[in-house]
Amino acid sequence: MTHYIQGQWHAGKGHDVASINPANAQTIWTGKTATAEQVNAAVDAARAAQFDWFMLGFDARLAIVEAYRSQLEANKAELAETIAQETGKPQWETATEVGAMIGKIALSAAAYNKRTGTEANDTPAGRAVIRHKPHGVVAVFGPYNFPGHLPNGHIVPALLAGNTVIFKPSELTPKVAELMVSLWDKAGLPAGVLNLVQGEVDTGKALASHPQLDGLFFTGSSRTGHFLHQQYAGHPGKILALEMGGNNPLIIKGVQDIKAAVHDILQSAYISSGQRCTCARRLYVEQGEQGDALIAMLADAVKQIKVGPWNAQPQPFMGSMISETAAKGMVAAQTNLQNLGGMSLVELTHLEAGTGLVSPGLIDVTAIDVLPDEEYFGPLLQLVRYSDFDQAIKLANQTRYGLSAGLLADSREDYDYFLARIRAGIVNWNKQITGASGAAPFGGVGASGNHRASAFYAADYCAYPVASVEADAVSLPATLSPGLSL
Ligand SMILES: NC(=O)c1ccc[n+]([C@@H]2O[C@H](COP(=O)([O-])OP(=O)(O)OC[C@H]3O[C@@H](n4cnc5c(N)ncnc54)[C@H](O)[C@@H]3O)[C@@H](O)[C@H]2O)c1
Ligand SMILES: O=CCC[C@H](NC(=O)CCC(=O)O)C(=O)O
Repeated sequence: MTHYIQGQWHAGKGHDVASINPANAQTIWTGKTATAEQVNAAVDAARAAQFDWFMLGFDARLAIVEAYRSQLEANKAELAETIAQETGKPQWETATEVGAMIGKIALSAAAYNKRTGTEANDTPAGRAVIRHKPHGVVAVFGPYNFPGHLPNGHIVPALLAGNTVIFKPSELTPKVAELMVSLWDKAGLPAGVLNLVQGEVDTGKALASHPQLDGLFFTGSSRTGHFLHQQYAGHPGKILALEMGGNNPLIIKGVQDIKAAVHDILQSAYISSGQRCTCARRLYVEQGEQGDALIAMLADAVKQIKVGPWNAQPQPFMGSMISETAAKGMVAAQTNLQNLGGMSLVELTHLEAGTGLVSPGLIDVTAIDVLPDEEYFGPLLQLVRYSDFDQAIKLANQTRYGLSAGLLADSREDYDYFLARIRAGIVNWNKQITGASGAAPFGGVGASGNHRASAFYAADYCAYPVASVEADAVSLPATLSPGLSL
């Protein structure tokens, strides 16, 4: 089992790949990548299956998608454990990931009808009908940080809309992808409707550049997303949805309950070991005693965050990062900020060689004139002290990204002021900035996306509108246009 093409499992014909448990460096999955020939076969299978899948109709497609939901329910413990093992995220958290996958089915069905349903109105010109049709054959690219939930958030709405799919998961999470697709297989999905090709960048490139694709739905880094955007330039007929990273700000202003504020900061910056696109990367705290008190409590709380393997008991808040390479990357990011003038209040450290286990870090970067506008994808929060609210908002907006942003402040007026000026697709008030709702659109501006919001609005990029004017029979109009006689 590795690749799933035309309803059959195939071994890869490319090179060897392995998946490593980042908490203990043990190999948990091995396989061979899909070659370009196998990618072609997957696209051919999706093309051959597409029209029949569409013609089944929404209700029949929904019935199969609901059978997949039953499979998710029946196998949720195994799926949560596999995600934990492969990503390093603690089990309490991967259980919520599987919960989000299950919840996605009803949300996507509702979104299909609400965002892309059918509407008919009688007009003097005839019956005006709006319908939606699938694009055809689409590729779904997934990231490693939510290897189940995020590809699922493209696949489910794409299939409901009548598309067929070729799924290329992150090379770091092949085992989760295999399990997820096996649940679709058990749900009775017709052959060719969903295909899985595994591999690294080569496989990704072979799929993304395939001329037979009608669209590509991508969740991943801004770097890869920009590369795909360039690749799709000159192809206006193909739909490209890009969900990318962020360099997300969180501003604190005039909060009485600093303990509650500290809690929201921890949940914003350190959940999933900082490996969420919505995580707070930059924290803006007012100069002065109240700010000092909040920072002292925050530093203390950061030091107390429990870090450990995904299956440790009692459960840690932070598991391992995805890999030792990622852990070393975060240490390097911190060193870079220190060299630029940042002062660590809590030092991020690589806890165990060979693993992705790191302790969380908090660094005061107020002294750095121009902060690197990078998404440091891990548990390192950059603190900036500000003197007035306008300055804080201006600094918060100094990023090419625009995914999430938040304000913790007791004043509604402050929030209205912030909301009007901040540039981001997710803007929260007195709530953590992670954990976005699947019942709302999810996407960012700037380098965070290409204006194709996902989650509840994923339905929009899964179908195109068809406008018709219809009558049961041809009929002559009461009056003919000047110059016509019949
Ligand atoms: N906005 C969102 O919804 C969202 C959600 C989760 C993660 N992310 C972002 O994802 C990133 C972490 O995920 P990642 O490291 O897995 O992302 P990534 O860009 O490295 O990989 C994403 C996918 O693209 C494939 N890929 C990589 N290079 C490719 C190429 N040249 N051509 C075709 N395919 C290619 C990968 O194999 C993988 O399947 C972070 O930046 C995070 O912010 C964004
Ligand atoms: O890592 C990026 C996604 C993080 C996650 N967002 C969602 O789950 C969006 C909602 C959805 O797709 O259903 C978060 O905000 O924590």
